[in-house]
Amino acid sequence: MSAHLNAALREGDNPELTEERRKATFDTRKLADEFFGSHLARRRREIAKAIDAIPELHDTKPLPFMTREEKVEEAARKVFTLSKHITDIVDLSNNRETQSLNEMVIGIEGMPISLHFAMFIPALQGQADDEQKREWLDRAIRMEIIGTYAQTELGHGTNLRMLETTATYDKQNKEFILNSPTLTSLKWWPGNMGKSCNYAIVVANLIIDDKLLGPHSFMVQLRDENSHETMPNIQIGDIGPKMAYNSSDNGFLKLSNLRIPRRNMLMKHAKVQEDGTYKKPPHEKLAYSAMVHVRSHMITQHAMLLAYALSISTRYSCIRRQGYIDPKKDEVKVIEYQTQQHRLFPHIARAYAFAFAGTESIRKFEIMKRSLEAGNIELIADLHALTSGLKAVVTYLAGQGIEQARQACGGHGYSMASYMGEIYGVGIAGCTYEGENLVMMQQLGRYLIKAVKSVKEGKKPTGYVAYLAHAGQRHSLIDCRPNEGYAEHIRAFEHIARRQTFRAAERLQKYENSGLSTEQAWNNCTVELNRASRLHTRLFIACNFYERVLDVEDMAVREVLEDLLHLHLNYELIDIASYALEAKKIRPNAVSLVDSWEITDREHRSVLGRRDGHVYENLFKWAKSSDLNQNDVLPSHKKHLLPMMLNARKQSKL
Ligand SMILES: CCCCCCCCCCCCCCCCCC(=O)SCCNC(=O)CCNC(=O)[C@H](O)C(C)(C)COP(=O)(O)OP(=O)(O)OC[C@H]1O[C@@H](n2cnc3c(N)ncnc32)[C@H](O)[C@@H]1OP(=O)(O)O
Ligand SMILES: Cc1cc2nc3c(=O)[nH]c(=O)nc-3n(C[C@H](O)[C@H](O)[C@H](O)COP(=O)(O)OP(=O)(O)OC[C@H]3O[C@@H](n4cnc5c(N)ncnc54)[C@H](O)[C@@H]3O)c2cc1C
Repeated sequence: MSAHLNAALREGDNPELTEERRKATFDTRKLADEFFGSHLARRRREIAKAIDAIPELHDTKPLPFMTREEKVEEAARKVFTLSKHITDIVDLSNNRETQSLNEMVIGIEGMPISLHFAMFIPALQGQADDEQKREWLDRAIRMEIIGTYAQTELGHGTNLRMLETTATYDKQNKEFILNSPTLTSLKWWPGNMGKSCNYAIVVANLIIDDKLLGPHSFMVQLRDENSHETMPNIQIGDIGPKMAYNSSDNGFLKLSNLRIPRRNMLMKHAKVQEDGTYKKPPHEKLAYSAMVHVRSHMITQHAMLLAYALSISTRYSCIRRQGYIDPKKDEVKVIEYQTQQHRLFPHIARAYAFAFAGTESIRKFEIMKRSLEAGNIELIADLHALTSGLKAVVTYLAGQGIEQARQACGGHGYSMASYMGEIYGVGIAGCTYEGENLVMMQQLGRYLIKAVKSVKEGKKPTGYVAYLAHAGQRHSLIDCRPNEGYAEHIRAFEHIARRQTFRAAERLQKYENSGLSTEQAWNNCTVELNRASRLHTRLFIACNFYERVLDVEDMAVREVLEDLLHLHLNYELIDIASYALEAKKIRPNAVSLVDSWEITDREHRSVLGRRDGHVYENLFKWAKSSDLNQNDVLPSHKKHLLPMMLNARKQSKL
């Protein structure tokens, strides 16, 4: 490719990176258009330019040098500043544009309105009736109020049926009385609930006439709208520092006989009439809609976190020279080592595969939402199964990829100058929030078992599980050569996933036949079932990648994506590092593949991943700006260690 086509080339960059960029076989802007979608890719460039021009939106100092209080304040300052500019920069109705702006300005460590946009507004959109939307949704969108989603408790996060917070209907006064009756019933974890929010959608077990009717959503005012002081009958606070996300004030909440009007229960689906008559929702799990919304968006978010980590480590691997391949020549860039390529390239392929899967899960969510608005509940189960599997597989594999990317940077990867620690901490949180991964795998497992049952009854399941009805391959996969073409790879993939799903189903049947209860039999099979769910999801990701590549029109971009697809399918199938052949093909494009993610330095917040490659001089600057370097001798040293040493010296002279 002629150099002028590579949009990442700039004067004054580290020549090591310029050399890499000159090797690109494709136009990085065109690949960015595929990765993000051309509209979002263009908007991200425009957003980055707009931010460059507004200094108040820039970091005041690197986030790792800030205390927790400073981080919380910095995020609040930026949210406030953004509120003055946001409508000039993004289309607020476009989630992905808004999310990109947040990531570039505020970063990934959390901010006071994360949950407001990620769950509070979606829960109102999905569960409030029209009158309630007029009352709260419009105010929420205008940011007159800030809300969160308060579901998890100190004692229960996964098992929602056992939530202990109660909402008891009082017919006389037409009110609900909300209570946290035990220590374990305290709401615990909700993002931004500790200090920032003044409203929350609280999930509580509904009780009418002593009858327990399961978890429902209630609008609760937490703080006074003028003074921001905590409302009566409420105790609220921050839960303390976490592994990451420390710009966010995750909170606790205790409710003591708090009375709220009947109309504060969100009543689009389930309803409680004045006389206490309860009307069931058309689908029992519609109350879980905000969770499905976040799960469907988490896939692109985690593809992006993986992309952050890999672009840092790939660029740095082309700057770092260490050791020899030919002792007569210079030290090589560490990217030249086969082990380094095997460590990084399969994850680069996954980042692309996950981004495409994430775009698909958002598209499916939008289709389900529209069909639900038209009164059709049929797509809910499919979407729940798909997003449960994707959420679990992608967060886990992204975490693994980020950790490999960190290790690929050696010692400097462990310094917060690389920012890898925060990216990892934020990435792995996704394994836990929105449903613990192994639990979500089981939700997909239920769906797969149902599909197997229908195949056994002679029916033909459609959609993502259609392959379960195909005839199995007779011969062993040892005979199946993966380089016979992608269709063959996909068939091999289907074969493995189908075999595992049937194996788990048969095992379950065996336990059930042996007289065990359904629950006990299920528990005995969950390891097998989760394996099936994992394979099914990885199959979906691979098929989606394959189909997506077939759609690419630009031949140079298509060719490099095919190289990645080839690597992905082989890596996933054989579950070992890539073949030398794929590694050799990817190597010349490695930097350009990560440049195509068009992550700005401001967004990266990483010294190691700088676009210009001037790593070492900036590492030194970074070290000099450490708070600990502001005094030659630390006050704490004078207080403790110096007297200790002086004392020891005195003792030895005696
Ligand atoms: C600026 C723009 C922003 C845009 C968004 C950006 C997003 C990016 C991320 C931003 C940062 C986010 C920060 C972090 C936020 C974290 C928030 C939380 O964690 S919040 C807290 C998150 N907390 C959690 O995630 C808790 C996890 N726990 C749960 O979700 C549930 O308890 C459960 C699913 C495990 C079981 O539920 P249980 O009621 O015991 O049900 P059973 O097992 O008995 O199954 C019975 C039947 O129901 C079916 N079904 C179930 N669910 C659904 C569904 N959703 N639907 C449909 N169906 C469903 C199931 O398949 C089965 O069907 P069948 O086989 O009978 O036909
Ligand atoms: C960063 C972060 C942000 C969060 N934000 C929010 C928020 O805004 N609002 C909110 O309401 N909550 C929030 N949460 C809470 C989060 O949703 C829960 O922590 C999560 O759903 C997991 O539930 P748990 O903590 O009860 O885990 P547990 O269920 O206690 O998990 C512990 C272990 O038990 C296993 N396990 C549990 N049940 C089963 C089962 N049935 N079968 C097999 N194994 C099982 C799990 O696999 C896991 O290994 C947040 C959490 C984090 C980390």
